[in-house]
Amino acid sequence: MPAISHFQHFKQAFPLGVDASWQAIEHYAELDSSLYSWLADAGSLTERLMANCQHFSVRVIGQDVLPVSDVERQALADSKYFNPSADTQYMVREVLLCCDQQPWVFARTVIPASTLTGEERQLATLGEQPLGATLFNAASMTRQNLVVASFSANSLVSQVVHQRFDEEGAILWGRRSLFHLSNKPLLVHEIFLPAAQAYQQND
Ligand SMILES: C=C(O[C@@H]1C=C(C(=O)O)C=C[C@H]1O)C(=O)O
Repeated sequence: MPAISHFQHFKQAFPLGVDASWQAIEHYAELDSSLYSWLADAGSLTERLMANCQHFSVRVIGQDVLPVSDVERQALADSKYFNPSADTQYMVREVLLCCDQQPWVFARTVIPASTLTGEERQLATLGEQPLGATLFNAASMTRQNLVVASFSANSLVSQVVHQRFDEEGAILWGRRSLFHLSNKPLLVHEIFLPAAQAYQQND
């Protein structure tokens, strides 16, 4: 796990965005088994984080109606229920998932305006409640298209939690999934930050 030299404070950079070259998880079968198990886990990341620390919290970096990248629009267009030409407004939520006050995950969720209707309007007012609690308690929830990417640690983390790394070339790993609630899509990115248990190699 990359050593962290200076932990200062959360820097409210919003929106940070996530620019990556995503690959199917099978492409990374050679990764350390601990890291792979976190990246491939089909369950709620919130629940797994809660099980691995004393105090779990969500720190909202920002939330707003914003333009999204072509890559994100294309990922949402993989949903058979979504029409990118009809839906041009997206709510973007970026948070840090913290374990015992340490940021373990940077998460960015992109929700088309057409998803924020009916029951799903509650997704716009989550605040510091974890999105996972809503997703994994919904009978209509489905998840597909899990893909994985690596990130240069310094470029991402220094913008999010103002940390530096002693190790040159330290990289972080993240995943992206396409969820549906009541057949309405939302795109969730989760990037494991240096403190995450995902980097604790199995003995
Ligand atoms: C999708 C989940 O929700 C988590 C919580 C999020 C939030 O509160 O914004 C975002 C991504 C997830 O890591 C989950 O728990 O698996």
